[in-house]
Amino acid sequence: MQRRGRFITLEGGEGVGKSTNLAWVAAHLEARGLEVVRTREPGGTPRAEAIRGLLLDPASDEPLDADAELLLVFAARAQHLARVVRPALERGAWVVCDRFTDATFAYQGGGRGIPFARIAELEAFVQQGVQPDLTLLLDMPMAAAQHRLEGRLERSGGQRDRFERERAEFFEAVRQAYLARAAAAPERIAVVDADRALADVQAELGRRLDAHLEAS
Ligand SMILES: Nc1ncnc2c1ncn2[C@@H]1O[C@H](COP(=O)(O)OP(=O)(O)OP(=O)(O)O)[C@@H](O)[C@H]1O
Ligand SMILES: Cc1cn([C@H]2C[C@H](O)[C@@H](COP(=O)(O)O)O2)c(=O)[nH]c1=O
Repeated sequence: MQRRGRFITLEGGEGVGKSTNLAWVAAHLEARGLEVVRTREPGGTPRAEAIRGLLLDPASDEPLDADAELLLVFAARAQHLARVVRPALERGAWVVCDRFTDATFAYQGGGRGIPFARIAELEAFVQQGVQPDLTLLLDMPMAAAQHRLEGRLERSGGQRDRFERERAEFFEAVRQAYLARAAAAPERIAVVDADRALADVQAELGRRLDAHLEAS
């Protein structure tokens, strides 16, 4: 019987380098002969990307209720799991995903204050046991990550999305919630110091991935 694929997620606050490193992680695995599916949340399918648009739209004429935000996140996730993640894992591919449910516990739980138990109920309902095999949590002080984000926005001429407009206390709560999850699940979540030169961050990511491959 073909061995099920692996589910790798990248997590962390805004601007820590997830997108930059996702491509590197995927290439590292492909170089070892693995089929890799690169994806992201919220999003990853056309309908889930449409939900992403609703979540990130900064329009302030109608504030988004925190419970509605939580349900939109899980609606996008249900679609993404059904259309992309489960089929890929079932055919033995490795899925590399920019954010997953740890982000929900960090943003909607830590940031918005929604009880973790309520998030866990939706997690069980929507995921039906699908969980990341390895999570690479890119961690760095919020102020330094904000500085990187500003640099990226200046270069791209882009605007801050609805989450990026949150207050400093929100981002600090998100970071602490991520770190608490990592402390509670050290066998799955590897905390990687992202406040270093890119080459150093990627050297550590490579070591973490190779250790996971050897253990697989
Ligand atoms: N180790 C690093 N050192 C310096 N700059 C970096 C490093 N990693 C990423 N960057 C830069 O920081 C900015 C943010 O990186 P990136 O967009 O990958 O972060 P992100 O975590 O995906 O952000 P977001 O949460 O907004 O999606 C980019 O301009 C990127 O080039
Ligand atoms: C999966 C997930 C994401 N979010 C938030 C976190 C980010 O601000 C945006 C996604 O944009 P990025 O380009 O990946 O930074 O969505 C969330 O609040 N809850 C979630 O579960």
